[in-house]
Amino acid sequence: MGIGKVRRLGVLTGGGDCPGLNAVIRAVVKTAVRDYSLGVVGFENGFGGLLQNRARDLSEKDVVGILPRGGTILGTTNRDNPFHYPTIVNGEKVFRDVSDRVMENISIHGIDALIIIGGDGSLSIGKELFEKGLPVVGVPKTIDNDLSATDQTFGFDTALNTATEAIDKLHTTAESHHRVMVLEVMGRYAGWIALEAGLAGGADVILIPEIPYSIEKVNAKIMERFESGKKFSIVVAAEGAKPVGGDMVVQRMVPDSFEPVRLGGVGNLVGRQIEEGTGMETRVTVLGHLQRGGTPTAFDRVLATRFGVASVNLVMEGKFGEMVCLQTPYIKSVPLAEAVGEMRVVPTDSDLVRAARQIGISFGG
Ligand SMILES: Nc1ncnc2c1ncn2[C@@H]1O[C@H](COP(=O)(O)OP(=O)(O)O)[C@@H](O)[C@H]1O
Ligand SMILES: O=P(O)(O)OC[C@H]1O[C@](O)(COP(=O)(O)O)[C@@H](O)[C@@H]1O
Ligand SMILES: [Mg+2]
Repeated sequence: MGIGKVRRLGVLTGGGDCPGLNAVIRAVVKTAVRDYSLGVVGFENGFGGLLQNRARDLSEKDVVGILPRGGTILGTTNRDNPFHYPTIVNGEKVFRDVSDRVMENISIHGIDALIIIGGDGSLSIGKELFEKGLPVVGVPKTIDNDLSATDQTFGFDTALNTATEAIDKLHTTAESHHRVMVLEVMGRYAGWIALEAGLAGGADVILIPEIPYSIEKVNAKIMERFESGKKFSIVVAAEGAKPVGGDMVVQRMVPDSFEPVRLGGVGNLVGRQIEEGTGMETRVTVLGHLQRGGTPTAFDRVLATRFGVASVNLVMEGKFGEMVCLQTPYIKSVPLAEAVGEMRVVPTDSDLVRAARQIGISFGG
């Protein structure tokens, strides 16, 4: 292995899935095969496949028909960090660095470079593998849109459209029943989905992790609407929303995950408090993984395709340790270290937040 001539390319998808992963895989395979006559090997289930040697050759035939399909034909996982891998020693679970196994398996498959399609976690592993000597190129993905080194990640636009459609549907039933409808959407530390779907769907209250809320202010907004004759309200809450001085609501812990906390439940909490505080009948919908599935929007298909093509070009230019990114209108690249360094959260003084406030949307804070 080394930075010599590239003949065979490895590719894997890591972390939570999102619409557009298959579009990247398709673009990688097509570019590699058609433009550069490379062989492509796909590893199954993220780094798990690299450790357990679960791999298959990918030809153009294998990527036929996958452009509009959500998910990833390669499979993915939130576990299996080669630098922090759970093993049982004397009946006890200990975490070990098994990254040498990755290097061995890469060598067994005769792979000259690896394309990692993932979020901050998978790309952090990619950075460490690069520092260990593996020629790596990263492709950013996440519905949360929280990677700072790219203007946008694919998957976000699809999730945003799904959430917007959900708000549109909740609107009609809210209006008919004169109810408050609370929609909980994803977004662990960044409120992009809640904010943009809330704006697109005409929400009255938007709760995001970046702006801690006061339930009194939320209820005051709902009552103000009620008294002005608007007998229903729509509240959109990011799963990571938290009250002033309080914490996010944890739903469950996922063992062996680097970030074991899974959020969820803020919608029900806020829904109860609205019903108690305003006396208005309230219903809660948790959108959950619906917003991670399904066919990618045209925007996501195009961005994913551009990223896939650019990642193979980077490999062929020998620009390893880099991640492709969107710097509108161009596709460029940044070092992986920069790519995973900082999370892109909603600036509280951003134009989006200001616009929302100016049209009367409450953030509860
Ligand atoms: N900051 C980190 N540094 C190193 N590895 C990480 C980090 N965060 C997560 N991981 C590992 O990366 C893998 C994927 O992480 P996850 O957060 O599930 O997906 P994503 O790639 O979308 O961020 C998991 O094996 C996880 O243990
Ligand atoms: O699928 P899981 O394990 O329940 O994870 C849910 C989390 O994954 C996400 O959908 C996406 O996060 P990543 O892009 O970091 O994988 C979050 O919005 C959500 O909090
Ligand atoms: Mg992550």
